[in-house]
Amino acid sequence: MENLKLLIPVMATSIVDMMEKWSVMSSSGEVEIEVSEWFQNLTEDIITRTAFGSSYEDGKAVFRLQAQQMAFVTEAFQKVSIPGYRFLPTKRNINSWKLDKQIRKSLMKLIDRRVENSNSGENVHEKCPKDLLGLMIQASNSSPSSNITVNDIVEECKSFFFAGKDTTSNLLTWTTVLLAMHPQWQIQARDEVLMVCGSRDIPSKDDVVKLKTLNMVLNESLRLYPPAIATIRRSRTDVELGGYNVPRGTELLIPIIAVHHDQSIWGNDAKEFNPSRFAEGVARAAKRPVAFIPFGLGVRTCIGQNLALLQAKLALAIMLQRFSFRLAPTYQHAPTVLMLLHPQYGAPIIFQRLPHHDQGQDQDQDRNQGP
Ligand code: HEM
Repeated sequence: MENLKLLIPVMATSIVDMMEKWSVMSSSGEVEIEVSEWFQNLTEDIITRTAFGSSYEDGKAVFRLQAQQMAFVTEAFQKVSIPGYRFLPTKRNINSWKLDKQIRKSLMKLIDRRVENSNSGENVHEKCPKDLLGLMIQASNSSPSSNITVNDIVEECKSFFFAGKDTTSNLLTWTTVLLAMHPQWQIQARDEVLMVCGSRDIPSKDDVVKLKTLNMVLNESLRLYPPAIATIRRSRTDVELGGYNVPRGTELLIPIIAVHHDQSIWGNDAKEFNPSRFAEGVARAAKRPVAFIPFGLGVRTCIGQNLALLQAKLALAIMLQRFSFRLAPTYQHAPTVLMLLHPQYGAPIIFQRLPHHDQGQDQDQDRNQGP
């Protein structure tokens, strides 16, 4: 977590860049923005910086290829699945195989270059946030018996992008939609941000932990609209579970979204947005302590959850400092599953610049320009 917090300035650069663009777009007062697309670009940028750090430009090129690969997967997901079809040399499959080869080759090249640099002692700065690639190269070099191969590193880089980009952007999208639908919570969250870090400062690592309302809002958003709606386990032995005999090798689907909406666990208001239920912490929010599982559970729980939450808190806090927002009249509430839970018709939101932020900017400009 400490290493993650060193990434705050890295993340803030991408977030502030996006906010500056929104400010220009809303120069006449307000602007309608389809946030889900913007958040996808934002999380892609942040995950690239986090994974590749000093190799950002090369990493970005690889992740662009992977985004194309993900588009193929999503397209295939929408079609009826015919067993064995993915092995046939169709045009789409050939393109997808070519892309996979290209991704692997570029990643191998990038890793080789970084290994050479680390061996020659380049890019070693005290207190510098370590990127995922650097950490994995370090781990693979740490002892002669280490069995992490370059192939493992390539696969980890790919799954980092696949697992971390759209999940986090969906969390940001749903939370923005919920805050737009519930202005009283938006005001409460903004008041807290302004009290903790003022109207202009980027929240520090100490500030982030003080944003209790935002934390409750994010939890409630993850409860109602968990980006990953289910996860799977396979039983390793015959087992009795809740009175049922489950034979070895059975695949069990854990329906995260159904557990999160279950009235017998969350009470009669299970379908409503009520962040206060998290006021006493996650374990006390429901009748059962493990009812809240947006990041899965047990040993295979999501490894990126702290990164995702830090990123989401930072982005929302900076957004609340600068804008108030409401749903656009064209918004249609239609959560739908396309691998992840996302808004079927997008999320158009109207953003209005806050005067206190503009005043701060004017004062800064006055100071910069001199008398
Ligand atoms: C809001 C954001 C996110 C959500 C809702 C989410 C959700 C999940 C869920 C439900 C699982 C399955 C856990 C299980 O079966 O118990 C998972 C696994 C995983 N997630 Fe995330 N995730 C998010 C962000 C991220 C990020 C940012 C990264 C990486 C940068 C990441 C990397 C992974 C990986 C590598 C796994 C597989 C872990 C394993 O199998 O050991 N996730 N995530």
